[in-house]
Amino acid sequence: MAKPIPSPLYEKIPQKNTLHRASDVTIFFLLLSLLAYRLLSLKNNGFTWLLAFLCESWFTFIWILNLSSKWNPVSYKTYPERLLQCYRVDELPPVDMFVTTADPMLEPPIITVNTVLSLLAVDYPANKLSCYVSDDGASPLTFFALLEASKFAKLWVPFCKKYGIQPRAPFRYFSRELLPSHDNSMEFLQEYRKIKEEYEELRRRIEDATVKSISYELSTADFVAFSNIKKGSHPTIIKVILENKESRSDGLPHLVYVSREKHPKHPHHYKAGAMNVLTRVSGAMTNAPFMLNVDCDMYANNPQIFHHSMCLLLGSKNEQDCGFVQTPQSFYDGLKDDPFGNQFGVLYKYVVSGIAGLQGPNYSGTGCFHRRKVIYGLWPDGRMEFKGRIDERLEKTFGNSKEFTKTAARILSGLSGISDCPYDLSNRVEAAHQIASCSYEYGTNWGTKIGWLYGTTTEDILTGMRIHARGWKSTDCRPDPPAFLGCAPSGGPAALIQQKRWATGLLEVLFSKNSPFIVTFTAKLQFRQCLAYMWIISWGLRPIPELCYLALPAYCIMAGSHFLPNVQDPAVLIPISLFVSYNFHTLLEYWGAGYSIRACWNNLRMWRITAVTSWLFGFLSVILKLLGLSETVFEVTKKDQSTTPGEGSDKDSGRFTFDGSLIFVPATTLLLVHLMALVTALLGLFDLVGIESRIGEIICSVWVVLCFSPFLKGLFGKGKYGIPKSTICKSAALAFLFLACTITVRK
Ligand SMILES: O=c1ccn([C@@H]2O[C@H](COP(=O)(O)OP(=O)(O)O[C@H]3O[C@H](CO)[C@@H](O)[C@H](O)[C@H]3O)[C@@H](O)[C@H]2O)c(=O)[nH]1
Ligand SMILES: [Mn+2]
Repeated sequence: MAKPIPSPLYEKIPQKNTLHRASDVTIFFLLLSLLAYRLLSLKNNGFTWLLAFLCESWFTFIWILNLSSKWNPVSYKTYPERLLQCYRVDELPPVDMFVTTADPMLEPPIITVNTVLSLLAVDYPANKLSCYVSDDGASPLTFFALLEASKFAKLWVPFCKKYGIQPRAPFRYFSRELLPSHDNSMEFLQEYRKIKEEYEELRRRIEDATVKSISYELSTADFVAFSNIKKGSHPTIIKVILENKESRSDGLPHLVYVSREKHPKHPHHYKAGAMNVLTRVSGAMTNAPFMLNVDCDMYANNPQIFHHSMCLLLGSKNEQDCGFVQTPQSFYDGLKDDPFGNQFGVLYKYVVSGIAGLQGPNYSGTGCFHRRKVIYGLWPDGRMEFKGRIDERLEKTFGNSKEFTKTAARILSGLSGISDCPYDLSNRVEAAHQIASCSYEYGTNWGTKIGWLYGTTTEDILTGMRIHARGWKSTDCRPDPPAFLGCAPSGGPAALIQQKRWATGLLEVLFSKNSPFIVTFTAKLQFRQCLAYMWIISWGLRPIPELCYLALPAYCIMAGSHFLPNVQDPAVLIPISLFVSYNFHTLLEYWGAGYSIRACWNNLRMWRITAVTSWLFGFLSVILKLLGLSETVFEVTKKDQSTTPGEGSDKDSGRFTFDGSLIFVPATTLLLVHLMALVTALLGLFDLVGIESRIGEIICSVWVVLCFSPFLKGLFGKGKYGIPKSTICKSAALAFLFLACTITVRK
C-alpha cells in the first residue's frame, strides 16, 4: 500500500489577471456601444450598415465566449519529488504509451523513431511501461526503422539514465553542443562519442532504406508479413519488437508494432480508429490503468513527465477531478516570430489556462494521459455506458473477444493488468490480431460511446468533450522544461491544410448529436465549459462573418456607400477606440507571453488569412458532407525532417509558400478586390462625394491589404513563393465579377 500522503502532490493556483480582465471588459463594452449605435441608426442607413451590424453581433458573441473562457485562469504546480516519498518505485502504476503514424513519406520514420526512443528512455520504471506504435501505412520501412531503433535503444536508454541526459530524443540531444557544465569525465566523453556514432549509423541505415529499400528483404521472417501489401487493403500485422521478459525496472519497456487490418469496404476512421485498436491491443496485452498518447512527431522532452502527471492522477483527492492530464502542444525549432501563427503560445497561456479553471483543458490529441476506465466510458460515480449486468453487456459494448472483455472487466471493476501473471507477451499476439481486424467493431460501442469517437476529423475535441460531459474534470500539466515537443507545419499549404482539417472537424462536432449545447442539456457538461468548447468550435463558423466584414470596405468604396460613421460624426470614436484597444489588448497578451511585436502582428494577420482560406474551405467541405455530396478526410500534416543540426533553418523558412490548390483563391480574390477599390478611390473613378467622406473605409481597405501582404508578395513571387498564374486568373475573374455586381448595385 502507498504511504499516507504527507503533503499534496500538486497545487491548483489561481492566476491574477486583473489587467487582462479590464481590457477584455473594455472591449466588450465598446462592442456593445457599437451595436447600440448601429441599431439606433439602422433606419437611416442601407444594406452595408445592416451587414456590418450582423457581423459585429457575431464578433460580440465570440467575445463573450472568449471572455468567459479566460476569466478564471489557473495553473497546476506538481511536486514529483513528493511522489517518491509516498510510493515505492514498484508501486507506481503501469502506463501504456501509444504512438500513431500513418504515412512514411509525410512522417519520415526517423521522426517516429526519435519519439519512440524518447519514450523508452523516460524516468519511470521500465517494467511499468509498454510502447505501442500504430502504423496506418503498414510500411516495412517504419517497421525496419523501429527494429533498428530497438537495437540502438539498448545503448541509448542506459546512457540517458546513467548521465541524466536531456532531452532524450537523440536527434535533439546530438544537435546541441555539449554543455560545459555537464559531467565531462573521460568515461562520459567516450560513451558520448560512441553513442553519437551509433545514432548516426542508425540514421544512415534508415535513410538508405528510405531511398533504396534494400536494407531489408521482404522474404525474411521479420518482413514476410509486409510482402504483397496494398495501401488501404491488408491484414493485421502485430510484432513484439522488445519484450521485458524478466520485468526488470532497469531494462527496456515492451515495444510493440501494430498495423491494423484495412479493407476498402470498411471505414477505418483515421486516427480515432487507430487509437481504438491501440486501446484494445494494449488492453489484451498489458492492460495498464493509464494510457499516454502522442503523435509520431511529439517526443518526450521532459524525462520526468510521467512523475509530473502521476502527481495529478494519483494526487487528486477525488478521481473525478482528474479524468485525464493534458500537456500543452509545444513545438521545437519554432520559426522566428511565428510567421504562420501556429505556435499557439498565447492560446495556451490565456485561453487554455482559463479553461483549466473551469472543467479542465480540452483533450488536444497528443501529450495526454488518460485513465483507461474513462476511455472505457465509465462515469465518475461508477456508472457504465450501459445498463444491466456487466457480463451480459460487456460483449455488446466491447466486442466478442474473450481475452479483451476479460481485461476490460478488470479495468471497470477497479483492477488492472491481466489475470494470468506472469505472462508471455508473444502469447497474446493472437488475441490481439482478432481485435485489430476491421470488422471487429461492428455492432459494438467503439467510436460511438466508448474509446475515441468517430464522425469528425478532430476526434480529440469530441472525445474530450464526451469525457467532460460525463462529469469528469481534466487537469493541465506544464512542467519545465515542456513535456512534449513536436513540429509545427511550415509553409503556406501545410499550415493551411491543417487548419482546414481542424475547421472541418469542429463543424462536424457542432452539427452532430454531440454538439456542446446538446450535451450541456442532456449530460454533465458545465455551462461555461460548453461556452469554452463553443469558442473553439466557432473557428469553423468564423469564415462567413470574417469574409463579409473583410470585403465590406472595398465594397463600400466601389459602390459609393459606407459602413463606418462619417468622420464628422462623434460616433466615429467608437470604432476607432475599438480598433485601437483591440490591437493594444492583443499586443499586451503577446508581450505577456514573451512574444515580439512582430509575432503579434504575424498572428493577427494569420487569423485573417486562415479565416478566408482554411476555415472557409473547412466550412464548405462540411456543407458538402451535410448535403451528402462528399465525405471529409483526414489529410496528414507533413512533418519536416530537420533531424540534423542546421537543416531547416534556411533563411526562407518563414516565407509564405503557395501551390495550385483552390484554397488560395478566396484570399487572392479578396486582395485583388481591395487593390481595385484603392485604385478607384485614388483615381476618384466612381466618386461623386469625394474621398474625404470615405476615409474610414479607405483606411480599413489599406489595413486588409497589409493583413494579406504575404499574398501581395505572392502576386510577384517566383516558384513556390509565387501564387500560381492559374490561381491569379481565377481570382481576377472573381474580383471582376464582384466589381460588376457592385457597379450594378450602384446604378
Ligand atoms: O489515418 C490516420 C491519420 C492520422 N494519423 C495520426 O494522427 C496524428 C496526427 O496527425 P497530424 O497530421 O500530425 O495532424 P495534426 O493536425 O498535427 O494533429 C493535431 O490535430 C489532430 C486532430 O485534431 C489530433 O488528432 C492531433 O493529436 C493533433 O496533434 C499523427 O500521428 C498521424 O500519424 C493516424 O494514425 N491515422
Ligand atoms: Mn501534428
